[in-house]
Amino acid sequence: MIIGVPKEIKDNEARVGITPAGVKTLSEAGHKVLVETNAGALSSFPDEDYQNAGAEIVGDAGYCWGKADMVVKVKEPIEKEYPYFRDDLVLFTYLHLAPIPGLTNKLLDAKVTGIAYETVRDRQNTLPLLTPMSEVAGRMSVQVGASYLEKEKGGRGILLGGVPGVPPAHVTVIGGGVVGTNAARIALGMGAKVTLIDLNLNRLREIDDIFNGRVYTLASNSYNVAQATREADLVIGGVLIPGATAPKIVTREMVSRMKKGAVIVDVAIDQGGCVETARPTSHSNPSYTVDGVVHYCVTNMPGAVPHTSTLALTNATFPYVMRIATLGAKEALRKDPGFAEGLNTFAGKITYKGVADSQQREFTAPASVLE
Ligand SMILES: NC(=O)C1=CN([C@@H]2O[C@H](COP(=O)(O)OP(=O)(O)OC[C@H]3O[C@@H](n4cnc5c(N)ncnc54)[C@H](O)[C@@H]3O)[C@@H](O)[C@H]2O)C=CC1
Ligand SMILES: CC(=O)C(=O)O
Repeated sequence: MIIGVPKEIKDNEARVGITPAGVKTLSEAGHKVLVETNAGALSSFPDEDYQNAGAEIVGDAGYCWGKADMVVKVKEPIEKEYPYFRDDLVLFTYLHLAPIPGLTNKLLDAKVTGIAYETVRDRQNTLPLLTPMSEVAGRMSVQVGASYLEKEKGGRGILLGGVPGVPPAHVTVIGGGVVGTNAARIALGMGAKVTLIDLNLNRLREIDDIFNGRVYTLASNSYNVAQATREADLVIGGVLIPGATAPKIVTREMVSRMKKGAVIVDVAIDQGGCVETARPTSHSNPSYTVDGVVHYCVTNMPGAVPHTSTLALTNATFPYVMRIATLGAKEALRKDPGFAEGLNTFAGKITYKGVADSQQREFTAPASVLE
């Protein structure tokens, strides 16, 4: 199989879809890998390392996409990449289609086989290709939030951990999954007072256990969310309904009642955001203010720490890349129902229910198209 690894062109996205280690394994198995010039440079993988691992370095993104049977990326394609779509292309990457109908239409029109990292399931029913980046973004959310709480960045000028004689900041984490747990861990480590809200009571029990009762847990309902956001200096949004548009847990009215200079980091923004006033931002223009509350809503937070993130992401994605290369996409998906959950678009049909429901469109079960 010919595998294309283009350079990411989303704003300040410095990760890359395959490392030189992956190229070596693919090449040794007889596959050809085309890597666009400088695709890995910002993740500390120069072209030379790819070349030594067996890749062909190509200067033209169109050539990289056009010659490849499968393109392996990190982020969802942006408009400049839409002309590369075609019906015999397998695209393996984050897609986040639910809040992006424009991209969905383009993939459907071109009949691309679109396999989304974020909806692949493993045997434990977790999301193995989302987890590593949620770990990164969850940890980052607290350091970013702490920085925006500084006066110069528009925040209320509060030090997360406080000092002897002065209380720490109050961090409210909404969603106790991978993002939320990692955020809580870092916030606690920095000395903040942490409240975590989730709908799943069993998850709250686990959180209580993991943190030995040092995190205050709250069941998710609008009363509790209103109170916890009002008290918070920093709110971190990490809610997910896999593949679907995120529910708006924090309403505009709740934001208007928050402290002036408080900060919201809506990590769930890649799925549309769980805060009503959140809109997608980029690393070059990451924040804005609504009702005196600073909002940070970058859709590709891990792109800011590409060395760590590329390694963490590809550790998880590469075994799936290898399976597609070995078996072909259809057979690889057919053999593993959890992997088949990653199939979001196929032959002009939406094959992930969360995407179809979010866009109120027809859903086609992956099993029926993979026969
Ligand atoms: N902006 C960025 O750069 C990045 C964004 N993300 C996003 O962060 C979000 C969270 O991801 P994970 O933590 O991996 O998901 P997860 O599935 O591990 O956790 C989500 C949690 O939300 C909870 N939840 C669902 N509905 C809720 C409600 N109404 N109220 C409170 N909690 C509720 C679930 O019970 C679950 O514990 C996703 O949208 C993911 O794509 C992840 C990595 C990077
Ligand atoms: C998950 C995601 O959106 C990211 O890593 O950029």
